[in-house]
Parts: sequence; structure tokens; C-alpha cells
Amino acid sequence: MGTVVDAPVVVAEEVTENMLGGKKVTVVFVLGGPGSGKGTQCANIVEHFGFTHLSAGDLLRAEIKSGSENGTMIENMIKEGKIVPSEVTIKLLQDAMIKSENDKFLIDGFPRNEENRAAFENVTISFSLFQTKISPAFVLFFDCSEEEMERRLLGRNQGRVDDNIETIKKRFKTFVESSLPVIEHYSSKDKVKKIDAAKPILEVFEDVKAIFAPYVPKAE
Ligand SMILES: Nc1ncnc2c1ncn2[C@@H]1O[C@H](COP(=O)(O)OP(=O)(O)O)[C@@H](O)[C@H]1O
Ligand SMILES: Nc1ccn([C@H]2C[C@H](O)[C@@H](COP(=O)(O)OP(=O)(O)O)O2)c(=O)n1
Repeated sequence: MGTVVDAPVVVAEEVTENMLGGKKVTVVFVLGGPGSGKGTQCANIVEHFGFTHLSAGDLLRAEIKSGSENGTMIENMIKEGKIVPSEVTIKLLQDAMIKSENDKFLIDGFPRNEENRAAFENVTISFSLFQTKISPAFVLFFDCSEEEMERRLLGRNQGRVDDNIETIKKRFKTFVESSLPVIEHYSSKDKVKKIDAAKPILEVFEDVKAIFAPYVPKAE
């Protein structure tokens, strides 16, 4: 019998729960197909419940505009309806969370695939052996038909390079193939709060409000 030599294992000195930038954070993932109304409802939640809204798509579009070295790659992925590699998106989200003075975050449009999810759950803080495991308090899922989402995206009129019928079809395919499995994963852990997002904006917000009731900010 030969000698079995174990491969060296690097172990984090400490694994913490939801600690980031010296604070304990509350994270809600906001998921749903393109055009399901995530951004619209996040704006309402910010106003009523004091969360900070971090849209993965907005952060990626800002990165393109800033002229960063990843800009062209990100733009091409977005035009093709594909998902940008996790390390890029997670760095943007992590930096924004650390920079913010808030400790309650709505993370909109993330995680969009299994790679996004697994990578975020084991974020390693740079420059240290500390590792923090960030898991969401719950996942808000806006459920809407493709027909309705297509109508909304074609009417959104924000000059986005991906709101054209050809890219929209690709985004729907990516959503079904890559994002729905993430929702199923959280569903199996009883973490998904599903909303009927086909209703008018104010009615959708009534349902959202009921879910966020435990997060009413304390009166000053
Ligand atoms: N419940 C709704 N009913 C009708 N239109 C909506 C509703 N929610 C959002 N919209 C509109 O649909 C478009 C897409 O909404 P948005 O919030 O940008 O979606 P997402 O962030 O999921 O892509 C926007 O033009 C928005 O004004
Ligand atoms: N986690 C994410 C979120 C968005 N993206 C890219 C790919 C998506 O099609 C675009 C647009 O996402 P955004 O959330 O802004 O918009 P939609 O939900 O598609 O309307 O950004 C990504 O690569 N990874």
C-alpha cells in the first residue's frame, strides 16, 4: 500500500454569517424575468422600508459607462442576453454594500444562475483569511408571463441595448434555463416569496408590502 498524501487545504481562520465591512447585513434577493417589474417595486420598497437598492444590471451598465477594462466584455454579454461572470458582478455588489452606510439591501437581478449563487454564498473578503457566508433573509420572486414581460420591455423606452425583440427572446431563454433553477433551489429551502407580478403596479405593491411588514423602519 502506498502512502496517501492529502492535498493541502487552505482553511479560513473564521467563517462569519452575513458580516460585511464590519456590519451584519440583511439581504433580500429580488428575482423574476426581464420586465417583471423588479426595479419598479424595488423603488417602492426603498421608499417605504428603508432598504438600499442594488441592481446588478444597473451596476454592470455603470461599469460599461465608466470605461472600465471589462466594459466591452460586459456590453457584449448583455447584448447577447448572457450572464456576466460572477467575479465581476460580485465585486460590484460587494463594493457597493461595503461603501453604503445602510445594512439592509435589496439585491435585484442577482443571483441569476447557479454560478452567481454559489459564488456569492461564499464571498471571501480580500486581504484576509476571513470568509463570510452571505445568505438571503428571503427571495422575492416576481412571477409574470413572457407575453406580458415582452410587452413591458418593448414599451420601457430607456434606450437599453437589450430591449429589442431579438435580445429579449435570448434573455427569456437564459431566464428559463439558468435563473429558474436558482429560484427552485431557494424554494426547496422555503425561502421564496412569490408575487403575482402581472397585476397593476399598485396592486403588486400591496402584496409586496405585506411581505415587508416585519421590516418597517422604527420611528425616529
Ligand atoms: N405591474 C406592472 N404593470 C404594468 N407595467 C409595469 C408593471 N411593473 C413595471 N411595469 C413597467 O414595465 C417596464 C419594466 O419594469 P421594470 O421594473 O424595469 O422591470 P425589471 O426591473 O424586472 O426588468 C417598465 O417600463 C415599468 O414601468
Ligand atoms: N446577475 C446579473 C444581472 C444582470 N446581468 C446582465 C445580463 C442581463 O440580461 C442584463 C440586464 O439585467 P437587468 O437586471 O438590468 O434587467 P432585466 O431583468 O433583464 O430587465 O444584465 C448579468 O450578467 N448578471
